Amino acid sequence: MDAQLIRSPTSAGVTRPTGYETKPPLRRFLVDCYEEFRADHSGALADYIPELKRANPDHFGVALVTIDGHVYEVGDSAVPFTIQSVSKAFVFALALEMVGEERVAATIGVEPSGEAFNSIRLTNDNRPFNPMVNAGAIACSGLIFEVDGKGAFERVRRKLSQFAGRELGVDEAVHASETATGNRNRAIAWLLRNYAVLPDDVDAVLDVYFRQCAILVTARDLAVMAATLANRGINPVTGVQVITPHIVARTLSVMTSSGMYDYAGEWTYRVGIPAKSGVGGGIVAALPSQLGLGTFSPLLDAHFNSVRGLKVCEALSARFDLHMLNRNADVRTSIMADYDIYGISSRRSRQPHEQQILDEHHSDIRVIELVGAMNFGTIDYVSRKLANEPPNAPLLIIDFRRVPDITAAGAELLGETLSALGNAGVTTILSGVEAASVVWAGVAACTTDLRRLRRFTLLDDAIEWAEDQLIYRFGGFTDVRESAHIGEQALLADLDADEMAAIVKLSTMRRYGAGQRIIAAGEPANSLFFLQSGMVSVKLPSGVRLASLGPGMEFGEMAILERSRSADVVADTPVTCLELPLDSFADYRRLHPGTALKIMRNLAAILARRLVAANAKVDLLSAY
Ligand SMILES: NC(=O)CC[C@H](N)C(=O)O
Repeated sequence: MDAQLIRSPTSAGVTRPTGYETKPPLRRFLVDCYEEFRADHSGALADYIPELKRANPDHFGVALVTIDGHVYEVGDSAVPFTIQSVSKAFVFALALEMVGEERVAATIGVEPSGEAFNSIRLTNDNRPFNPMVNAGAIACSGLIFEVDGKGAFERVRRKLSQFAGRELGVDEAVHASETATGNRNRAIAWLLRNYAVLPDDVDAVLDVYFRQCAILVTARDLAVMAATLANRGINPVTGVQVITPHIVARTLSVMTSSGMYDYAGEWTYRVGIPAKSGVGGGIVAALPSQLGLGTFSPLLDAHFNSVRGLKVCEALSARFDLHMLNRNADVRTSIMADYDIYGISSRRSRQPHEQQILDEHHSDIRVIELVGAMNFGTIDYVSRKLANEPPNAPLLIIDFRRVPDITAAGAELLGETLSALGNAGVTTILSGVEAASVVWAGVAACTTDLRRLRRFTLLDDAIEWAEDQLIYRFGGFTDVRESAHIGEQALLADLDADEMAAIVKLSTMRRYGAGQRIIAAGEPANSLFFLQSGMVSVKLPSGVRLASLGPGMEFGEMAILERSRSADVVADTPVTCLELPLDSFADYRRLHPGTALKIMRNLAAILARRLVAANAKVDLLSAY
């Protein structure tokens, strides 16, 4: 929604539904860059491919795509141009995927050549220096050709389209122009053939290469492609996993060392963002876990890099301190909260003797809430906390609901920690993870003894389960109580037998089946209930559980104070309860003010206890 608005702030029919009328500062920065650098007319159009001379030297587009898929676009970001050498990075990734790392390594090196992109020199063992120069890129096309033959180019086109998130086409005129004039690349290819780097069909391989260079993209496409690399191989706009994180790291490595031809060293030193340029005027730059940038301006410097594109990259890196080697991430922010259940309980309301056990042994349940993506450093930090800091609770809950991902190294370290804890008799519960999630799959695969590891989708359910264990261990476990006497109701505490009998007389016995809704939020509140047997849950209309209640507890008692129901109450099991209509209760109160006072005092005490519990939770939430 935001992206659309930014692109067409004045277009009719687009109204901003929410939010301030301000523009994100990054957009303002990109607009400023555009305004400043468009005035720079230095550099020249590539002319060794005749068709490229027809480019409009004034064209200048910038696009930036964030990891969450937001697209910023400025200037001629939708103007198509040929991808040229920018394709090399993505075709290298494809070659790795298709023939594997070993085969690629045997064919192409990864050392910077220090020479121009079209250098004809090979390494001492007669391989191309790296896949970012023409020799290496042609060798990549050769590898793909060996697998796919005639289908090789279509395979390349499809892969690049996935990176861009749309179907890409070819500029036939540029392709024809380079085919007609590309004798230097032909010389390189035949040299590679001489050293058996390429198969027999040299012209067919060259055609794959020429065609891939003539694929049409926009600055926006390049930004999405770069953002896919920055996002561990997942296209942040389409959500498609295009390539593995392992291959992403290899690809970004060669982009860093050789992506800007014989300017690569200077580039990494000054800008520090893995990038690749092409003679069509495009540059992609991918900063892992931050952004993908695509620029287009066909005026090139002496290294054949786009003049204005370089300037945008330099300005962005300098202004926001984006050099990839200047990262910071403090592992200590990964633990959001670390507490035992003192004053914090699950939403299951307990019988008094059960609550007493929980109060006495609150430090036996430790809850650690994690936040952010977990990796080697953060899990190491968590494991040291567990090893060194009490309480050594026999029940440990680690909450993952704010953890989107865990790296293989993180999962391994955590698995080892959990296995060791299991051997020490600790039961660990991971909450906030679905059975099908990557986090659960990773951690479970690395934990040797799964018997001491549990999983819950909700933290509240995990705490309830741990509480049950504790109550059971300390002998307080009473399976769902058969029934409760009306005298146990907290609302009726201190009433004598006659008063109690009078209340019962005003009430009607009700039965509900499991799953049946007893109270619905929003309905008029005109009665209250005394639960005699079974369990009910109080839930917000959103489905969030506020409390689970058992025999001897009341619900709907807020009706005494409020006109309409604020939550649903649903029977979890078959339920019997007494329903006391408010109007008869009101008559009774008028006739028996003394009893009424006791009930109102009890109600105040119930609400006060609830407030104390809520305050403890608010305190926990706001303390971090
Ligand atoms: N640097 C480039 O963009 C070169 C690509 C171009 N197709 C060539 O091989 O000459």
